[in-house]
Amino acid sequence: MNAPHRIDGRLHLEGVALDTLAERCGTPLYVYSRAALEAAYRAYEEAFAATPHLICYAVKANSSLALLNLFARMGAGFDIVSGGELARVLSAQGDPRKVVFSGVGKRVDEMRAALEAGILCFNVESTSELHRLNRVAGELGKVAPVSFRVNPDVDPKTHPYISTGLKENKFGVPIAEAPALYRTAAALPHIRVTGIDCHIGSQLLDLSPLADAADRVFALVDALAAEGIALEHIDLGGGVGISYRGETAPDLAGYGRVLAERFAGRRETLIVEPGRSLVGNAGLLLARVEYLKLGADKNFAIVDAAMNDLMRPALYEAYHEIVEVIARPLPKRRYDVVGPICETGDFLGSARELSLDEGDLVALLSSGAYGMSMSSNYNSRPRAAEILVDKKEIHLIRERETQEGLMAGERLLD
Ligand SMILES: Cc1ncc(COP(=O)(O)O)c(C=O)c1O
Ligand SMILES: N[C@@H](CCCC[NH3+])C(=O)O
Repeated sequence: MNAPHRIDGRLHLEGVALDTLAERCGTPLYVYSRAALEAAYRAYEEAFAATPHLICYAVKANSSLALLNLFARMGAGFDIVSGGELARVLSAQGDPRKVVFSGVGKRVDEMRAALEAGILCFNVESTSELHRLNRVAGELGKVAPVSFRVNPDVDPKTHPYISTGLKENKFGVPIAEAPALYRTAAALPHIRVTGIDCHIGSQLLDLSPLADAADRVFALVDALAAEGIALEHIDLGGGVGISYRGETAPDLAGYGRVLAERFAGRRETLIVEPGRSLVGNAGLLLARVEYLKLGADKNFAIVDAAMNDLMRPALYEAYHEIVEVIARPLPKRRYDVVGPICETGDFLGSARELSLDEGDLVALLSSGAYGMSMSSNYNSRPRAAEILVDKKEIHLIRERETQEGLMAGERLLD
């Protein structure tokens, strides 16, 4: 069983009891299921089996080396957005020839590193970036493979902070301006046009905007082909949502069928860049209750994880289900589950009915995506350790940070 489940009232991930794990490794603690990660990846492979495709895992969702390595072993490519993510992919034995490089602000040193590594392509997001890339590639005596990230102006119907494909968003080039840019690029000596890219947003529960965006992209690809600019791949980005609180997750197989119909008879390879849907439901965050603070208006459960560990609730008012690790016959109370950070926004969940005592453990579910990767050291809090469970085996994939480590690069004045 890949999802967290109870055995005799104790929450388990795969064959590991999470209370025992917390005793052994401390809290806050991120825990991932290998079986769940692999099942999510296989679901993608199966959904798109009818179309020649490459799955480029969006590294930003969870950039832990062990997870990257796991996906690399299964044949994944990677969607990166920085030189740091490229370094991680290479350290995790990812294949640079399967790497696409997205992002609106690529620096010269990042372009160089990616050209030296021999990545599959740069998803270029502006005219200035195109010219910079042409120059940098020229200096290295190389030709940069390029896709333009087009902004199709489609409403993805998700949280405004994670919509990326509307014309007011900073991402990509307006689709109407793309043909001119392709013509410019085709004439540049150190650019080779290879594809097109589009990513309209994240946590999409309705996939019809993805299909709408795809249709706009196909129309552009056909218009370019008519001009003699033939592309090798069509990258439709990521964005497939997951269930956080019982929502129905999109039908990936159905999405695969929709795309298979559109790709039938075409020569381009499909690229997708899923992040959340590969890792989100495969991970949870364990925390321990430090204090219960009961009041006339509100009860607070103050736990040892905080917004620095999982910032999605503070940033987007995102919902993560919170459950007791050991189910005990205590009366339920309504709690705001909060961390120790000195910010009113430091909450992990509000108005949750829980049976808790001080010292108890809670699990914040579906925290595998944009959890650890968005964590920080705010309030001088060392970041959590990470564990991968594989049946009954426990792998420490990242050590808990130490106070010494946090201060290691700092200097006092002479
Ligand atoms: C360019 C790009 N590709 C892929 C993703 C992954 O998105 P998701 O985690 O929603 O699948 C993102 C994040 O939204 C992104 O910005
Ligand atoms: N970080 C966001 C998703 C944005 C993805 C980045 N393009 C989240 O936690 O849901």
